Parts: sequence; C-alpha cells; structure tokens
Amino acid sequence: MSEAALREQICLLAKSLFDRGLTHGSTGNISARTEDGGLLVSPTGTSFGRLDPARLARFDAAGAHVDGDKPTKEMPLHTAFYDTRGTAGAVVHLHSCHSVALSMLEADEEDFLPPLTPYGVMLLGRVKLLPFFLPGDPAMGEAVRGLAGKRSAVMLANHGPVVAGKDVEAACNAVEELEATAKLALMTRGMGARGLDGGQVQALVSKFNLEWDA
Ligand SMILES: O=C(CO)COP(=O)(O)O
Ligand SMILES: [Zn+2]
Repeated sequence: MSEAALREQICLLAKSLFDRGLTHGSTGNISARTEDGGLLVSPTGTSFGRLDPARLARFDAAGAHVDGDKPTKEMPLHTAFYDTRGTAGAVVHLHSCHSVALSMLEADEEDFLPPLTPYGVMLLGRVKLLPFFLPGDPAMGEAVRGLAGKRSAVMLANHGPVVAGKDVEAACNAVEELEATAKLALMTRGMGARGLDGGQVQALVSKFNLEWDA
C-alpha cells in the first residue's frame, strides 16, 4: 500500500472507531508500518475523530522522527510491539469502556478475557492483563517487551487495550473484538454463562492454525 493510501486508511479507521464510541475525546493512539520500514503515528493530543492524514508523525526505519506532528506519548508501547513481533504492521490503543470496566474487576492476569466466542479466540489469542501505569510511562513498553512477542493483545488495567495486527485493518478488527468480548463478559458475569471449553478452543487453534501462547 502506498504511504498516501496508508495515511488515509489510518485516519478513516480511527474515525470509524471514534464514531462508534470505541474511544473518546483525545484518547487512544494508532501506528502503522510503512513499506520502507518506517512508521506513521497519530500525533499526541489528537482526536481519533479528526486525524489529519498530512499531519501524522512519520518515523524512518532507524526510529528517527522525520516529519509530521509530535507523536503519541505512548511510543514506547507501540515500538515494543514492533520490536518483539516481526508480524506487526499496526498497533492500536483505545480507551474502550467495557474493557476498562472489566479490568477493574477480579481477573486472571494471564487470561484477561475468557474464551467466549470463536472470533474472540481467533482474533486475539490469550490477552494479558498488565498492571496500572501512568499514561506515557515507558515501563509499559518494558512490560510488553517482557512478553517476548507471545501476545498480540494486552489490557492496561484501568486504562485500555493495546493490540497489534498484521495491518491497520487487522489491528482494528482485533481491538473491536476485544471490546465486544469484554462487553459479553460483563453482560454475563455471575450468570453461570457457558464459555467455550478447552476442546472447543483447541479445535479452533488447529482449524485456523492460530498462534496460541499455551
Ligand atoms: O491514550 C492516550 C494515552 O494513553 C492518549 O495519549 P496521546 O494523545 O499522547 O496519544
Ligand atoms: Zn491511553
């Protein structure tokens, strides 16, 4: 994809997320790999509803900020995914309401989301719950590096999800799936809901050749 098309796609999908309330105000950030090995990144303090393709921060393949506005304060978080997951072509972070609510309740840190639906399993794998950090704290990037590329999705407690995908569309689909699964988990909490059992999860992993951090 040309850089011009990628710029348009980042802004279009970010606006779609914003318009559906998946992140609000000036929260969230998004980045994508360019064909030359660089990155395009949403500027700090901007709204997903109004990103300007011409003003995205651009980094070269060596990681130097070459033009565009000042990038998100969560750069260490984004670069941690690119550096540890060779397949990552895009990273999206949101402040999506249901996943943030769920992160405030008792949870299994290794499996923030229970396996409830096939697409939850297929698009996210196992989601790691990370502790609370101050926004912009580079320690978040270190926490992601500590996962050694084994997880494509993490949840920052009391803050929001961060998801890497092979491209912008895949990363957006996955973060939407994370929020939808968190919503289902909240809706059915304490109701004795039937999730997928171990056999059903294993069947999905083999049928779709899923990356699964067992
Ligand atoms: O979500 C955010 C911080 O976690 C938004 O920060 P930026 O505006 O710097 O991208
Ligand atoms: Zn945030």
